[in-house]
Amino acid sequence: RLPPGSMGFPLVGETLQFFSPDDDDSFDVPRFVRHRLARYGPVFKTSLVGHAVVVSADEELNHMVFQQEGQLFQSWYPDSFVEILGRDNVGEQQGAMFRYLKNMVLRYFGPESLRDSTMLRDVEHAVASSLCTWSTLPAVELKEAVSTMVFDLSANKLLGLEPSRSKVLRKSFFDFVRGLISFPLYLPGTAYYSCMQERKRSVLVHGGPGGNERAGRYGDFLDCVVQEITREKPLVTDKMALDLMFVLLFASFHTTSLALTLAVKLLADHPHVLEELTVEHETILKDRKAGRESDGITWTEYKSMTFTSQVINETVRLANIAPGIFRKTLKDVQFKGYTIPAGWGVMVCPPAVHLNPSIYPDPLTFNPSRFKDKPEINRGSRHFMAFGGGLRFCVGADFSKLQMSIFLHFLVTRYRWKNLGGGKIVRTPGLEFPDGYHVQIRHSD
Ligand code: HEM
Repeated sequence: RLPPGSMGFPLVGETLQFFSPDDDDSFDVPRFVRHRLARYGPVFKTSLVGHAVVVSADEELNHMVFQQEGQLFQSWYPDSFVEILGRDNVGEQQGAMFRYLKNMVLRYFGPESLRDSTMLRDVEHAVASSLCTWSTLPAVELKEAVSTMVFDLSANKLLGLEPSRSKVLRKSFFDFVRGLISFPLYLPGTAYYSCMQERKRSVLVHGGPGGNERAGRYGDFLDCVVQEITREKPLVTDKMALDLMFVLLFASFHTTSLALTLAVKLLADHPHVLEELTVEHETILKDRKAGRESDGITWTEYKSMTFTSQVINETVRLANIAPGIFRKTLKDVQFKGYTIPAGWGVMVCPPAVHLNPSIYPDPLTFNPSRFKDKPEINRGSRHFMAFGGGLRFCVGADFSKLQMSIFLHFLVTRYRWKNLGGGKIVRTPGLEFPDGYHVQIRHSD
């Protein structure tokens, strides 16, 4: 007995309805899912991009999907997506190889590394200089500006590129996000690949013979990658390494910049939240020992930003940047009297959880305090999956939160801003700002 639902037209299934934009400027569950949940209940079948898919808004099924990774379910994204991200990207890796790559990333972007490396300082520098530049301009389109800032920082941390050199790469990534469909056109000889080759070559040339000698030269993630692929018996192939770098660059800038732009807009729309946030950051500055101002934010100060963390959680709950998390079944899965056949896709639907009024009362309201005293959700839970869940929980969550917190710190303590237009959101079903978000930023003194 299959779950209820319609498979739509032959071949295209319900793909067109799934991607048709919801332009009602609301955070609500995408219309496609909302209507079917009302009609069929929390688990229904459909057909997307040529695949039979079961959509889940069911807490227990979601939990099972995250917990049974590699047993009953495995990561699966539609072919078109995989072609773009690379057949050997981390999302396509399973079992031991997946864990190996994940740990490689966490050694660089995980919380210990963020605390012990120069990351805090580098993020601070990027944020302070961007805001300073923007405050001299008559107007800033915030989504584009924040994307540029986050991209340049990521390109620096991943590939050691200076902003002046990441421009070409940035352009092709921005184009990529603008039209996922047209992106394959950029693949042969993309700026990214030539850039990677050039960077790899230069590391090899400067590092001289002997893999380990090269490590640590630039202090970027590519150092770790080069160290891996030049081992005597490398586990990681060149292709895996390229695909990993590509995915990291993509996953790091698009997500964080959307969340940050939305956070700024939500703060502008909710002055009492902005005030509480400002008090938290002003207090940090006040409590700082005299003479320490020039040293910048410390890790302890960062960890004391509890309301900021609630603002970020509430922003990503409403943003639902990942409108669907995809898996496929490895065997027939029995669930509440239904069978999900082996090989079918399963889409966990975070918006249906994050906007469920029995979990989050008054779910469309921006209310960061609802996350007060809930630090456990920082690693994801049944009710909070903005960064995924289980084995594949986002490896960049800590890096992303660090960037957002430091940005908000500088924004609220040094600047004020006013809305000049835009800020409307649309879901396709990913979050977009079709008219941008135009603001004027000025130094607050
Ligand atoms: C607001 C910011 C972010 C959001 C909302 C977000 C969301 C997510 C989600 C929902 C997943 C789970 C995907 C799945 O289970 O299939 C995920 C995985 C992942 N994220 Fe993020 N992410 C963010 C920032 C970042 C950053 C900054 C990086 C890179 C440094 C990153 C890199 C990755 C990678 C590599 C995966 C793993 C894919 C896998 O395990 O197959 N993310 N992210």
